[in-house]
Amino acid sequence: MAMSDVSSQDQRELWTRVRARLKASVGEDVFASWFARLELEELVDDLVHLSAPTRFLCSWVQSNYADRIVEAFRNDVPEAARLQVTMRVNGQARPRLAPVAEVVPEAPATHQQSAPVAAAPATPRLVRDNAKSGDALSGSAIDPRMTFESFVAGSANEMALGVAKQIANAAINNAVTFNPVYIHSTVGLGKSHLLNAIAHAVGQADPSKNIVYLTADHFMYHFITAVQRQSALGFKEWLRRVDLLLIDDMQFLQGKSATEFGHTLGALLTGAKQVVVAGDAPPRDLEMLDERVRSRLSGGLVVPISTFDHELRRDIVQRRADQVNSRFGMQFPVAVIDYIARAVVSHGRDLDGAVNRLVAANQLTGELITVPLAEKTLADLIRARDAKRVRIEDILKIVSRHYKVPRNELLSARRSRDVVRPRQIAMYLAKALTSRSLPEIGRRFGGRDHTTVLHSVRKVEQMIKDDLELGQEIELLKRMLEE
Ligand SMILES: Nc1ncnc2c1ncn2[C@@H]1O[C@H](COP(=O)(O)OP(=O)(O)OP(=O)(O)O)[C@@H](O)[C@H]1O
Repeated sequence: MAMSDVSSQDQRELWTRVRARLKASVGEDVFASWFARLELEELVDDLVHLSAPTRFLCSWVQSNYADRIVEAFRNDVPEAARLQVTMRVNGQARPRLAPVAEVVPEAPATHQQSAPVAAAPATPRLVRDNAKSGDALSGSAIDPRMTFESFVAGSANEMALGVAKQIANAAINNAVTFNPVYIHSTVGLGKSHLLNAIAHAVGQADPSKNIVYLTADHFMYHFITAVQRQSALGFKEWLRRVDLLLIDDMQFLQGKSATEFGHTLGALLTGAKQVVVAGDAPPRDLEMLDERVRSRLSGGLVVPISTFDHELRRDIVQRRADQVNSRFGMQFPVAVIDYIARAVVSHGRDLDGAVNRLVAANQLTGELITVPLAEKTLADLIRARDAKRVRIEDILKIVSRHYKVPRNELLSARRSRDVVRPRQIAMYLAKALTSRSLPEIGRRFGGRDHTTVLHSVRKVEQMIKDDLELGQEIELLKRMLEE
């Protein structure tokens, strides 16, 4: 089959065959962890373009399974040679990225453009770094749209925004104020936005500054390898040159990389270089880091971003609507803006998604943007409001209290029965009540393997079937957590 003439029906069938081949080659568990949420987007020449729902998954699959996936395509598509995995936001994949070194001019806005405005591809650009281009010691791509100007302030984030601006100013003026700074919040509340904004502001003001923005997965898979290939001297030399290090999605760091991060952090702080880290939990809850690193992070400035109130949600939606208006000449009535802010209560990404969907609906059907159109188009985003977000931390707290087992024992390697059972129940609850994947749950439970988590989940499911009383007890725990 030639890549270029694959119809969408053929493409679906091809994807089904490839998935079956992958499942057979990696096994059910690995498949469920890494491949089940991938979608085939398109085939272009020798390139297979897939999408995944999280940045981490994109990077993990790209780094670890590219060869296997390409191989699985080759039976049907002999010319398949390369893989690119991009992130899917609200069911829509980001367009394929241009090679990092290539500077793609921003496409002029036209009325025909049906791609929702805020989901327009970020032109990938490396944060400037004196490292040779293509060198893995340079950073991850920053998103040029995430600037201080495009960040909407409200009571949930004003402290984090204030600190971010101070850091940017201090870095521009070669001063160090708070160091390290740690910004934390649950998903989609603007951590990456602030990190990108700092990088952007410093880079614009002083092009000679060496700024490195790294997502934790980049740190793990590229940076560490590069460090290992360098001599100790080379690495020290590199550290000396960094003025500002920004590390995003800290929660994904694990294993050796977490230790390596500890060394890097220590060395940079000793050299008084500015370090800013973002993660989804306060430093004390980052179990993969050793105590010394955790206390170093806690000892710096720790700033939370809290959940958005109605006013902030409305201001963010209003800002997006203004952008749509100026680019597409499309009016968002005040009632629709207010409706989105009231109905979509989750986070920034969903607010973006809501506006994008309405734009897309309007472009595809020609229907005016009204509250009824919003109700119809955003039904699933609104349903998400009813499901309370349960955190693994809450599960550990409630299980520990209920079974009188200290939290650190739940995370420990102890195998006595009085610890094993509550631990298994906690893992089961984490799978049932959060959207975390098995590997993520394993990491949060003292660095266990995802197969251990799967085993616990199955075991508890069986116990619930066999033991009515236990079933009721677990139901009760679930209700406590969801209240
Ligand atoms: N205060 C804000 N003003 C404008 N846009 C915002 C704001 N907060 C979040 N957003 C937007 O919401 C989306 C998600 O934000 P971002 O990626 O920064 O979240 P995050 O906290 O890093 O999430 P994650 O934990 O998933 O990495 C982005 O498009 C971002 O620009």
